[in-house]
Amino acid sequence: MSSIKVNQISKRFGNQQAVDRVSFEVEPGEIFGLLGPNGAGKTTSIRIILDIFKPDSGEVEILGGKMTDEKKNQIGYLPEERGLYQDITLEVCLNYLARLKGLKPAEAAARVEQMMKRFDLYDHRKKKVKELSKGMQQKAQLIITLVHDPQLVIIDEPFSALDPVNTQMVKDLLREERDKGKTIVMCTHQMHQVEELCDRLVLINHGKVMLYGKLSDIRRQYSGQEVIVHPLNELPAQIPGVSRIDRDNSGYILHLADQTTPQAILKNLVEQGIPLERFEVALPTLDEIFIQVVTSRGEVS
Ligand SMILES: Nc1ncnc2c1ncn2[C@@H]1O[C@H](COP(=O)(O)OP(=O)(O)OP(=O)(O)O)[C@@H](O)[C@H]1O
Repeated sequence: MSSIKVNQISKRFGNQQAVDRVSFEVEPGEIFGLLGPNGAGKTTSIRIILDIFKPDSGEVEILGGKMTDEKKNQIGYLPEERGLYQDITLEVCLNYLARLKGLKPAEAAARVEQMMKRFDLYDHRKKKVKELSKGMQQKAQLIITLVHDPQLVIIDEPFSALDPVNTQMVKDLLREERDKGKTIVMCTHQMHQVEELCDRLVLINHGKVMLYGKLSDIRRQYSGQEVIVHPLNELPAQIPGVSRIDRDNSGYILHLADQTTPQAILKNLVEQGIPLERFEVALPTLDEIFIQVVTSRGEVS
């Protein structure tokens, strides 16, 4: 059973087609990236998934069927626009919000204490929320998202305002949740975090699905335009089929001209008798793929 099954959903606001026949599935036990440039339709898609908006057409199944009140309690959502009560202490605020999520008072208190310790906020529990730093407030929001031990977590920019130590702590936590079989959908513009964390992803642009699948397959699909070469000696200044040669730390990156394959370049270098220590097809970064996809149009079915 998929955790989320989105089938051909569309949503229009006036003249704006915010979401256009989007389909994807998210499985239990995976961290799934929901990506796209500003205004692509990610938040609208999430709101449809969470039954905040009705789609104009298409269907969503969540945790095996239609959304219910009971299912809402199995979901943790960290939205883009966040709100915590500012004039009460962190401890009171977290306990209050934990109880709103259905935890009994003693259960809420124990869980909040445990999570404040995990998030390194325990020493700040008597501070008013408005006296907390941006990163601390972000961690408090993450506590609220996870406090009721949800089966499905949907988080928008989980690392915003976090320093590298806290970013690492949150990444470890997300991996732990994934390994326990939880489903995590992550919206972020930080592609290196997606590369590190996500098993699969969907990339939306102008409301349409542009890429969908396993990260490793997507990177392989976009490879082939660059090769990394470490020769024993210098490379010739010109190589047929190579449009540009850049120096890398200990070798070269060859940018291939259109219609040229890495195999053709390798054959040419070998025929020229150039001894090589390393020859490798470079996998593009997700950043490079993202820019390529959103600056040229194309759509997967
Ligand atoms: N309530 C609304 N009323 C009118 N238009 C809306 C509404 N919500 C979203 N839109 C429009 O729909 C499009 C998609 O917006 P959406 O918020 O889903 O994008 P996003 O991918 O989440 O962007 P970002 O990365 O900037 O948060 C945008 O053009 C936006 O202006």
